[in-house]
Amino acid sequence: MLKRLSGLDEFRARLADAPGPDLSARAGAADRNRELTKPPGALGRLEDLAIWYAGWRGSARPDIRAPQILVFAGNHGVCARGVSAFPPEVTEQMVANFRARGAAINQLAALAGAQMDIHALELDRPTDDFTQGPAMSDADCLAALNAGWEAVDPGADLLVAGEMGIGNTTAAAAICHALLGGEAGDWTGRGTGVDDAGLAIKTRVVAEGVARHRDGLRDGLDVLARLGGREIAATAGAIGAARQLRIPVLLDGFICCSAALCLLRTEAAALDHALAGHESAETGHAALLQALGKKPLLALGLRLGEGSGAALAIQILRGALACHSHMATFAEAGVSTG
Ligand SMILES: Cc1cc2ncn([C@H]3O[C@H](COP(=O)(O)O)[C@@H](O)[C@H]3O)c2cc1C
Ligand SMILES: O=C(O)c1cccnc1
Repeated sequence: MLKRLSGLDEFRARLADAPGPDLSARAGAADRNRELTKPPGALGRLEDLAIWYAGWRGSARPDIRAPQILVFAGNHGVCARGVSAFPPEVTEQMVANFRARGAAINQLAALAGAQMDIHALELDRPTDDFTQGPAMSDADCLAALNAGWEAVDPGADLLVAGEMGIGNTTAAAAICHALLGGEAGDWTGRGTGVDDAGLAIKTRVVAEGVARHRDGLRDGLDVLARLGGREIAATAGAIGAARQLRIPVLLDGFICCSAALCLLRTEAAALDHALAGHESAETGHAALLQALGKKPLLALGLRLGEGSGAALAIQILRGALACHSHMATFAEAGVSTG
């Protein structure tokens, strides 16, 4: 486990001095890729994925044996404004469902053979309504970041960070609007399924929140504290910790990517160890992925969160590595080169 962060500035420093990939492992993987029994480039993007993963793991011929899925849960004061189709109690009820293995992510985690850890973050103490003041104090934001930072298993070889938090598509939309501009409506979607009236309220709430905090936002971490939520901050902490440990990350949907955006807008290279697992159907996710510079591995119309799209994408990455690390070379198989 990584040592607890002492403050948001220490987190900023750790993002700034984070390790890069192992360039010799990456070059070794690129060499191996050229020798495998297939026409050059015939495995398309799978080839790039394998070389990318090899660099981060420091091995020219790696496998994924120990994926970890983290699910962070938090509650949101902004729910009082009527921004979700479901009541806030559902956050805690779904945590119980995760623990009883009844949720979608449990099934996908089991299929991936992934370790799944659930972290409920002070559910009885929702964040404050960000239209009235900061969602979190710096101290609360740091505590949530640390929950994510300490949750990453140093023995994991791939990380997926999922979330559960009724109201969190509103927080994520506010983060995007604050950091990427445009209109509030560009980033505000139906989440769990608000109707047209609910969507209008939600869009107004996002606009109000961003207008209230526009001054005094230095970087992505300020936005995270003022407009985010505990599970979003924990996701940011986990992505940052994975980087320290050279554990590659598959990003999930709109909420997870809003946490990632806060990191990117704090340190430009902060997401080099992360890929986009999928493109969610939630409004704004496609544009958010563009802003992150990430092309999704899957686009299946999911709009669930929990880490579900990224959990599915584990198998794509595994497919890339199965071919890369276990195919025969032309020399081994006695196949003539072109
Ligand atoms: C039963 C249920 C299971 C979920 N699993 C993920 N979410 C997703 O929906 C929530 C965000 O949508 P909004 O901002 O509209 O509240 C988050 O908890 C997210 O993880 C769920 C939502 C529900 C209702
Ligand atoms: O894309 C997501 O993460 C998402 C979308 C809708 C509801 N909850 C999560």
